[in-house]
Amino acid sequence: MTRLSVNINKIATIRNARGGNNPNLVQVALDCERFGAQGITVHPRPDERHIRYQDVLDLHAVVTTEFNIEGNPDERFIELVKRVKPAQVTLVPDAPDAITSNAGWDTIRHADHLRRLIDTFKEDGIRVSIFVDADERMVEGAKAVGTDRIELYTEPYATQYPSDREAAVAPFVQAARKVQELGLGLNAGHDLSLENLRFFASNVPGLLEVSIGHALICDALYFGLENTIQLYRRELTTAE
Ligand SMILES: CC(=O)[C@@H](O)[C@H](O)COP(=O)(O)O
Ligand SMILES: NCC(=O)COP(=O)(O)O
Repeated sequence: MTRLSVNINKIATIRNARGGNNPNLVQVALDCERFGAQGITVHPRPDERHIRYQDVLDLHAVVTTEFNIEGNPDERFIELVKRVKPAQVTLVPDAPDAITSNAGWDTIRHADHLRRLIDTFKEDGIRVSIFVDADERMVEGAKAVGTDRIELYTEPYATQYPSDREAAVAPFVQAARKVQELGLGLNAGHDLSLENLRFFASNVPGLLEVSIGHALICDALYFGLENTIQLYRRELTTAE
């Protein structure tokens, strides 16, 4: 079964808009778990525009499902993750000024850098996933640098889904087969939604986890957080 990790970046965006503590990020994380989230994902960025470094420490103290910290592994991020020792770290090659994540790693070009990073997190018993495009060569490169899992960057799938969902999913199926052949674990995320999730999870073999934030929090405005999390879970269970 594919597990649902709820990304709560957008909750922090709303909180930061007024400088106070409404909504309370920690309480929302606990409620997401109570409503059926099987993991909590956060993506602290250097400008702390949504998740703050202190949030990661506060969440770590209370989250009981899988805690997944995503981000660009600069020094501050590495130090934070090694201090918190979450269940999973997902390394993402974001530029500091990027509006959102917009590409996976070039696992061949950055092989030495990735190998060193992965070793340092694994030394602390942290499972490592790296953000990768749906490209078999990049998956092979990911295997070579010693990662436990990869997270497929699904924005291109989400963009093409409305016009041609078969063509949209095809490279992801191919990449997932390569992941299975190489014995890696498979996660996916970015712009997955109630519209496109079930087709993705039905077609992509071996999908262990999806992390979903933007669309899920938007849906929660209409359906409420509890219903929304249940709706996403249902898409995943009916995809089996
Ligand atoms: C790694 C990834 O795919 C991102 O979706 C991310 O975690 C979202 O980041 P923002 O919420 O900052 O857009
Ligand atoms: N890893 C992807 C993630 O956590 C959420 O991405 P999005 O649903 O906010 O696009």
